Amino acid sequence: FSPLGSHLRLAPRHDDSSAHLRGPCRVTSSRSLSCVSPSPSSAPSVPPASVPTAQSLSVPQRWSSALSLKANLTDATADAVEAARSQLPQGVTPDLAIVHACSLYSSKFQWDGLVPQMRRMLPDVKAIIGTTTGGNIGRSAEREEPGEAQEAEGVPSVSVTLASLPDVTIKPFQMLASEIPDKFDPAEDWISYLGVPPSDVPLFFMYSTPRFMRLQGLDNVIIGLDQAYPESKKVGGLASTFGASSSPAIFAWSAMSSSSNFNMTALWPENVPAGEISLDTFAQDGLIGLMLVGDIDVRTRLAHGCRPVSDRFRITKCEPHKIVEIFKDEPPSPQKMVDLEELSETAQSFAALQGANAEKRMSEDGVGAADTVPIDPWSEYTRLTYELDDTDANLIKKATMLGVEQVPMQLPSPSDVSQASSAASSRYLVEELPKASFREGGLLIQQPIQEGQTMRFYVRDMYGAQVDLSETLQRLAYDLDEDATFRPEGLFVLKGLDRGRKLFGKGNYEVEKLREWGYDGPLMGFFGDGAIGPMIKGGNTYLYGSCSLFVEIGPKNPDRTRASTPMNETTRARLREIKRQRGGSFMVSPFTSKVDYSPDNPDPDITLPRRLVNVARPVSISTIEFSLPELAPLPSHRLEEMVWSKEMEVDRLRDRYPMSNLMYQVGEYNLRPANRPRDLYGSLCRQKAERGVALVGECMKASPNHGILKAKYDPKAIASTYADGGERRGVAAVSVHIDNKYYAGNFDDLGAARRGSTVPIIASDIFVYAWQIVRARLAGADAVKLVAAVLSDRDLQAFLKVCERISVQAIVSVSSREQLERCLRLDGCKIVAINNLNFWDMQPDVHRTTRLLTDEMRRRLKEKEIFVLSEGGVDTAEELRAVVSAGADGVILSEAVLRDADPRSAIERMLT
Ligand SMILES: O=C(O)c1ccccc1NCC(=O)[C@H](O)[C@H](O)COP(=O)(O)O
Repeated sequence: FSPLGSHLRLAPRHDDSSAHLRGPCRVTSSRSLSCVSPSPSSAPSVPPASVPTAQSLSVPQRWSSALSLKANLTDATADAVEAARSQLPQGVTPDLAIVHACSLYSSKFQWDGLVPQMRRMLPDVKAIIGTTTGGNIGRSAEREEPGEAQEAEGVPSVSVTLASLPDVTIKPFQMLASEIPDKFDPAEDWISYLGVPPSDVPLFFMYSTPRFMRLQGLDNVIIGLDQAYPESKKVGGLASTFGASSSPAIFAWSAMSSSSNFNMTALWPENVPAGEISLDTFAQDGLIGLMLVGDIDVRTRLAHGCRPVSDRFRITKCEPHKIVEIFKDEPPSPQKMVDLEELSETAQSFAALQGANAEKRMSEDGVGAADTVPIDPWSEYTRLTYELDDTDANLIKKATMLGVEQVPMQLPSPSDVSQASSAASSRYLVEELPKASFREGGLLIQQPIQEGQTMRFYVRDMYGAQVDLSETLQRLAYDLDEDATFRPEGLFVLKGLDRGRKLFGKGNYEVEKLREWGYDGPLMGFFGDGAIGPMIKGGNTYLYGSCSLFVEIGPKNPDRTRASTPMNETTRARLREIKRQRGGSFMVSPFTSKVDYSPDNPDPDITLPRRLVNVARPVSISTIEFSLPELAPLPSHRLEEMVWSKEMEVDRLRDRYPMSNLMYQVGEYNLRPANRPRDLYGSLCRQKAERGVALVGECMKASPNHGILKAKYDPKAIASTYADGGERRGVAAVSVHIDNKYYAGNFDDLGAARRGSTVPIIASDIFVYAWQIVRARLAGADAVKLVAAVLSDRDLQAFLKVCERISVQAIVSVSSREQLERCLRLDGCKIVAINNLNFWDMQPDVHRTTRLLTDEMRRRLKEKEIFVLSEGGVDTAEELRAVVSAGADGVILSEAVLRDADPRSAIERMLT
């Protein structure tokens, strides 16, 4: 039995029985509005939303929501309604009810009774709107106080949201794909169809069925409404189900008076009592929505799920569902956009235009011939799997995603062509390719294509999604805390079915992150087949697949009395502290570092991708995706900046000194007695045994925080001063910074330092290629310091093997608990350095060492005989004592010692 399996039946409205006799009508479908369709000039034909007065502004807008996991639909609905109602103050009656019911409930009887039950329990409510879902998001159904936020996945659940909306008029509507205006019809047709003038700036809140989308209805609505109501925001979601045993459906009911033009149409009129117009059972087709006019607004933001990993390719030869030949394409430059616009006046179609433009570019700019040699998609895919770093290569093998830009087929009119030339309006339909898609003679895909369209490959990964989520929620927290112009009273989370456990590997990930970022207000949402909303503020509306759309909702008027405080005070205080520490802002730029930062986690696990990022900001999706303008990537923090610069530097050098030559030379080098490797581990252990703590001196001409430290830089003299007095009084090793850009060093400094002392010399750099390790050894390094945050497990392990092979020891520098755990898993990691610097601003926090060295961690490190150093900000005797008593075996001395006129006395002072 499928409770949602019944087919949509279209029946005449009981108050306009002629309606069903008319054929599909684009402009004035009487099914969606009243029998009298207003003409554009006559709109508005509805009572305007009341203008808030001082008295009405003292009545807050209120949202309440509750999620029940009770095992049968009727009980769960009752539970959720009662809990949500009890959270509203006495005497406040809700105007609107929103129901999200998981499709896992299987009693048809109970589904049929859902809306009537709601109406009985909420006799004063003016409209009910709802959808079946594959899972729900909300706070557990507690009485009076909202409960714990949770994501109910794979279990039956109902979420009920109630809203009391003073100074807001609710205008429900319902649409069928066959009856609505077309997206290319004049805006007036849409205005006439809906009967609300754009000057009312209605907020559109919509639930669509996937079928309505497949029939192009949603596309029409989204584009049509954007044209007709450019100032209005449009948000919503696509109905879904858990599993495929039932069909997604929407349902609604409205008790607007029959004199109103905005009555909900009846899809099931035989159930509707006379005088009431209602859609009170389920429809698998169509779209239902509310136009909310008056004191109401939303702020939306989007967290994505997958990211492009390949260049763009123009499809040069294809069949309707088969890509035969592609060539590398370039995103249009501003100059080319002008070209496009000029051409558009005479072009017959966008596809022809694109082809012309591509040819034009090839001939005018001489875009590399090699780049424009047509290739087959399989060759490009194979090349990509070799070229991607390990992580992305694995991801693309696991799930190959292909996106095809939709612009050519959807925007055939000349005016749209110029719009299409802006990357912001370009849209990719991304689909997962089954293994058998690559066939002899082409790549089979589901979506129809035509020559001239652009495609690219994507991967879907947890890290990309985590980063995006983290950044999205930072912005949400920032606005909750700072933006006095819009203060929400509730939050909808509309997310793709493939998020949740499937994406993040554990349940409740997103609501937990929301909590960490301090959102404390009413929370509602569901796992849907897609979400509708703008991608950027003021931008076009789109439909998204595997994203989470966060829709904050509240009064437009900032003077309205507040009902809730959506951010708790503890978080607010914590955010203020973070902002203070970061010089007034806690925003990080939205690019590619793999960081799961939250105010609860001062030691975030940063893992950077090795490759230089040369693609656009990742934007998402498994079903439908829209690209952002191609922004030039900016590093998220100092470490990322360093890594990118290092990638470029080393890439050039590697060509000049090939690895094979270096490996040959290192064999010879190691044979010479003068070059015999000095044993860092032994030196550290000996000093720790004799003095209770081992010290490593830092040798650098400049540092990222302090600029030039030594105008006359002599690494030989510095190493000699540090080591003077031997292992007992001096340092156990010297760390030489060889990075040029940030530390003004070079490989030669290693040899100089080695000549100035007998202690082991550590090469400090951002090691991203094994090439650098071999080169450092040839310059005199006995050890290298590898930064765990920039290396994958696989790279780290490989680098340790390279070190072993050429007789170099390694220190692995870590800055989070997760990275310490990684070290414990590595084969051959004998020395770790806890780096106390935070990578955003390189400021030290020596407490990181104490935080990370828990009793348990100390025990496990000792068990594996791993020597622990603490690095960064250990400037005083007290700080030294603190990190040693936390469990550090040694310390890499800070720049303060290096700068001291007498570094030896500085060391003695620290040891007292
Ligand atoms: O060790 C690391 O993980 C690391 C990675 C990237 C940059 C610096 C790192 N460690 C700190 C150091 O190497 C120096 O101690 C530090 O940059 C000294 O500079 P400053 O604090 O500016 O004097």
